[in-house]
Amino acid sequence: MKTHITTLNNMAGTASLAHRRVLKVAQSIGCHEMGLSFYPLKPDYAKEIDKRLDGIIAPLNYGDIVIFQYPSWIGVNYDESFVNKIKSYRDTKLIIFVQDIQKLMFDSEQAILDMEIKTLNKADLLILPSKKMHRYLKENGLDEKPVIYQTIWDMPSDICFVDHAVTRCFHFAGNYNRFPFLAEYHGKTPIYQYDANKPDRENDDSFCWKGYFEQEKLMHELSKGGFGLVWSDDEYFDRYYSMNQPYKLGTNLAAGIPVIVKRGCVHDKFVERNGLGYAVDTLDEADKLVQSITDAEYIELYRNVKNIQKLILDGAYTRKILQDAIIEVLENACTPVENRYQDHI
Ligand SMILES: O=c1ccn([C@@H]2O[C@H](COP(=O)(O)OP(=O)(O)O)[C@@H](O)[C@H]2O)c(=O)[nH]1
Repeated sequence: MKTHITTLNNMAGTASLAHRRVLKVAQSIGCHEMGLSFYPLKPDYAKEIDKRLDGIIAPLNYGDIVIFQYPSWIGVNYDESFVNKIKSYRDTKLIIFVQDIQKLMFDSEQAILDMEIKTLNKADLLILPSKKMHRYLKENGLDEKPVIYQTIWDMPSDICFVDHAVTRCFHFAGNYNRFPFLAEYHGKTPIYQYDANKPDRENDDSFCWKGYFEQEKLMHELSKGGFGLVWSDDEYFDRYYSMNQPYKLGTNLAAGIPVIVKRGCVHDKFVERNGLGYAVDTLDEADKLVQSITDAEYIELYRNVKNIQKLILDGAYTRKILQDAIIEVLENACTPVENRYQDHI
C-alpha cells in the first residue's frame, strides 16, 4: 500500500507554495507526490479530462491512500472529476485536506459551494481548518464522516532566526486591497506591510509599505522584532477569516516573533495558552497593549514563541495531522479527532 499526495505545479502564489510545503513534510513520512499541472479548464473539459487524469493517477494501485490537497486551484469541475476517478479504483482511501473553500474565499454563488460539498462528500476522511468550518459545511450538506482539525500552517525550513529586538511595531504580510483596515489604521504602533503591489496609501507614522520579500527573506525581516499581525476586517472575518487557517500566522511564529490575533479566530486560545502574543477585539486595543507592555514582558513573549517556532520549522504539526489521518482512515474510526485548542469555537 502506498500513500500519494497531490501537489499543484505551474502556478505562482501562496496556494501552490502551501501545497509544496505540505508535500515536503509528507515525503518525510514516505508519501509520494501525485503532481497536478495548472492549466485553463475549457468549457468542454469533460472530453479531455479523463485522458489527463489517466496520466496523473498512473502510479495508483488498488487499496492505496490518496491525500488530495484541496482545492487543486484548476477548477471545481476538475476537483469533482479527480475525486470520482480516484474513488473508481477499488478500495482506494481518499483523504481530502481542505485548505480553502472557493465559495467563501471569492464570495461566489451557492452553486459553487454545492459542487465543492459534492466533492468533499466523496472523502473517507477530511482534514479541516476548524470546527467552525466543519459546522458551516455540515449546514450546507456535508455528510457525517471522520474529521481531523488542522492546528496551524507549518513553515518547514532549516533556518531558525533567534535575534529579536524589542521593537514596537506590527508586521503585516498581505495585500492592501484585500485588507481595508490598512487604509484606516492611524495608531501609534506602525504597521509594516509586505506585498508586491504598491498600496494607494503613502507611508506615514502609522503605515509603511516594505514591498515583497521571498519567504525566508521575509522571515528574516520579521525576526528583527515586533508583533506579527493576523487580522482582517469584520465583514471578511465573519464570512471566512474566523474559520480559516491564515498562512501569515505560521510565517510570523516561524520567524520567532509574537502575534496579535482577532478574538474569535481559530487560534485565539492557541496563542493565549502558549503565551505567543495577544487576542484582542480591536486594533486600537492592540496598539495600546504593544505600547504599554514592558521590555521584560516583550522578551518573555519571544522566549515563549521559541518552542513553537521549532515545531513549525520542523513541520511537526503537518506531520502529525497527516499521520493521524492515515491511521484514522485505515482504522475507519467515525469520531472527529479533537483539537484541544478549538473547544471554544
Ligand atoms: O512579501 C511577502 C508577502 C507575503 N508573503 C507570503 O504570503 C503569506 C500571506 O498570504 P495571504 O495574505 O494570501 O495568506 P493568509 O495569511 O491570509 O492565509 C505570508 O504568510 C507569506 O507566506 C511572502 O512570502 N512575502
